[in-house]
Amino acid sequence: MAENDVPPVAVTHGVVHYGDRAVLHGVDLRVETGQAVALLGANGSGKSTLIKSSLGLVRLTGGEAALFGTPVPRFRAWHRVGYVPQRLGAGSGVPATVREVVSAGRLSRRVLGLPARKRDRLIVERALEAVGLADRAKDPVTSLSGGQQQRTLIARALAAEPELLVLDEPTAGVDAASQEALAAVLSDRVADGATVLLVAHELGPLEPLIDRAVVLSHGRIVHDGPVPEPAGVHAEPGHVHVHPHAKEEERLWT
Ligand SMILES: Nc1ncnc2c1ncn2[C@@H]1O[C@H](COP(=O)(O)OP(=O)(O)OP(=O)(O)O)[C@@H](O)[C@H]1O
Repeated sequence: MAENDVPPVAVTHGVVHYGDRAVLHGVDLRVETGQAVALLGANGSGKSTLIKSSLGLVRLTGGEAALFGTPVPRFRAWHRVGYVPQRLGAGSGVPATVREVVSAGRLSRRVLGLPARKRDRLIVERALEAVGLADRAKDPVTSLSGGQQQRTLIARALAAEPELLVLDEPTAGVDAASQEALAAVLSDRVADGATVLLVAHELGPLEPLIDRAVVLSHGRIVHDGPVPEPAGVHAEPGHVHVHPHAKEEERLWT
């Protein structure tokens, strides 16, 4: 299908400056339909900046970004995209319950003016269960820990069933059982044809789902291929990609 030739995410020669400081130095990232891509790298290597700039949340100072083939400044089909930031913005003291926040993810899918249908409610319940928050559905989000708030946002994005899911550190501060549940639900979404781009420090239970790893170091891509081993085995047979920054990359995993 021609549609499949259009990459959901394409950043071409992406450059980002914060003030005078360049934090992305001409990065190329193209994510194809149905791929599950992990963006890895040390703190401050530019992972969040790259995904934010791919969505137009951070302005590129060089290069361009397109979503589903449309340059981001002209992109309007936001219902096709689900984005989960690292944390709820500080001071977002909205007294909404967990279920209300997750239900908001269904809004773009609902027929305007009609009450939530049974299917919407079911999808919301499934999303809450997938992140292990079904028993907290009635609680205000503000009463949750940072990790639980993050999981609320993940459930909201899942409930919207977008074609492209972009998640910034979805497993940070999340217990092992919830990481497994998240991996299962993301696998389901990929099996349904969705595309996943996520930032992670450690993949853990997400690893089987990931079919491509992109490693950033100091604002540059230093690896693009299979998931690298956590430490120092880059030269072993089976490690497909060898690059000139192997030492640097090893440090990312310590
Ligand atoms: N709004 C901002 N203003 C100024 N500098 C910023 C801003 N956001 C990020 N930076 C800096 O840009 C660099 C890249 O940050 P970024 O958050 O993209 O890295 P990261 O790889 O996602 O890090 P982490 O793993 O800690 O989330 C860092 O040095 C960071 O301090």
